Amino acid sequence: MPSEPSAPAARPAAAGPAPQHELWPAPFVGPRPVVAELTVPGSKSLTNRYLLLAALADGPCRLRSPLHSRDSRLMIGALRALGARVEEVPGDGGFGPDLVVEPASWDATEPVTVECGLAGTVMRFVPPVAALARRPVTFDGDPGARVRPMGPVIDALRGLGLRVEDEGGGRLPFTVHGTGGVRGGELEIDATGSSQFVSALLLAGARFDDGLVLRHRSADGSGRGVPSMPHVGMTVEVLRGLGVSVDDSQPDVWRVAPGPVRAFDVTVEQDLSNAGPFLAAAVVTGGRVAVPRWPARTTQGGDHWKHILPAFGAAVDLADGTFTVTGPDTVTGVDLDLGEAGELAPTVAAVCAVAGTPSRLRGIAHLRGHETDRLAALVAEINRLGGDAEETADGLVIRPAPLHGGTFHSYEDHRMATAGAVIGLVVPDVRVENIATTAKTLPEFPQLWAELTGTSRDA
Ligand SMILES: O=C(O)C1=C[C@@H](OP(=O)(O)O)[C@@H](O)[C@H](O)C1
Ligand SMILES: C=C(OP(=O)(O)O)C(=O)O
Repeated sequence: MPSEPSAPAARPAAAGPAPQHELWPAPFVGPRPVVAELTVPGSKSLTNRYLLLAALADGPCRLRSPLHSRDSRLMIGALRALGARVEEVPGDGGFGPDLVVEPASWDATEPVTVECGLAGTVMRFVPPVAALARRPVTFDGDPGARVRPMGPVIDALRGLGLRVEDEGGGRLPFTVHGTGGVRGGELEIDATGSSQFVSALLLAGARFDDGLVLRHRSADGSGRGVPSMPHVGMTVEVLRGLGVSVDDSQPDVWRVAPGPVRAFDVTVEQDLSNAGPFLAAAVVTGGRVAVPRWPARTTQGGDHWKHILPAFGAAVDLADGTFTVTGPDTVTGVDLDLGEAGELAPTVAAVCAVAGTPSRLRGIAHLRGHETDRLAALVAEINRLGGDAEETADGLVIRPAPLHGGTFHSYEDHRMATAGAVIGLVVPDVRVENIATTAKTLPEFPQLWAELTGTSRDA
């Protein structure tokens, strides 16, 4: 497995475009419809949950067809730092080897540092697990990670009785001083900023002596809920599948019973969120894209494509396990609340930018704390190409405007880069800055996109 490359400089969108990297000429297909069939690598969210739980399990575990990307490598690095063994073994998935994990031994006492890169799943999910260790564990990451919200995790660890040295003032870097066990019990957090705060605590909760009763309450009294709730549902379902008892019958309250995490052998579903840009290619070009092995039932937020893409006028069909999207003659704008599936918003916004009527995207204020401030970044980059996009308090308004070529900055954000690629299909001479940033969750993106657009010979 390649070693983790040195962290690139990342800046929030508010600070202006990211520094110049290589410019990738986005394949332009113009009026030619894209027609393709493809699958994509494993789900980031499932891979990193299963990796983390394997380190807590009561025996060796195997992940079949896992994701291999920067975020999964960072998770593996974190778990190795905590004492787990993670090995690659040959598998029959098309996108790399399987992973075998020997659970961590928690006895070592020397201090370690966990490199989080820009991975929310690493910086949020690993600290409550580090609390079970007997050593100081320091967490740090890319410059762009140091501005992502972390406060609810740090406060929760303190609420659980841990000493946390908070060098970053409520963000990265910080150091968790584990003493070999966590009592657990009742906790209240404000998870309006990210569902990952809830998932982080639930994932470790069964290993706390008394388990965990976790409550969400918005600190400003607004009653705002947890965004991206399907990701909490995924956490609950994965835990239950491994024998952990989780009661989520009361809204905004989760009760995790103490107990073992059963060792497992799982096949990871493909990443339905990362299928998004390919499906969007069918929509914006009036083509047809089919994705075989689409799960009949899934907890992935990317399953929302079934409801989102028809809003643009596309036809969707799930038959015999293949999800097929057929684009419309004319793309219409949408009015959508994406609060349940915020990570799909950059791709959705890219389609809105080339739609024939105005769009409004709502429920996604928390995107300001993603890899970059995605609302600011999308507005800046769509408008740089001649578009008419505007931020609202909780989303975006995007009106039709004739787009022209130019540079689409990616702000170290994989989903900004793929949004630029979608626009570039139908707008000539779009150059996406730093397409390599797609390696966060989909290193194969440039190759798969070249195959999709029939440009692979030139790629
Ligand atoms: O738990 C997870 O795997 C994720 C939860 C979501 O985070 P937010 O709740 O911060 O949107 C999602 O956007 C992110 O890509 C992955
Ligand atoms: C928000 C995202 O990532 P992270 O897991 O780093 O929060 C994302 O992938 O869209």
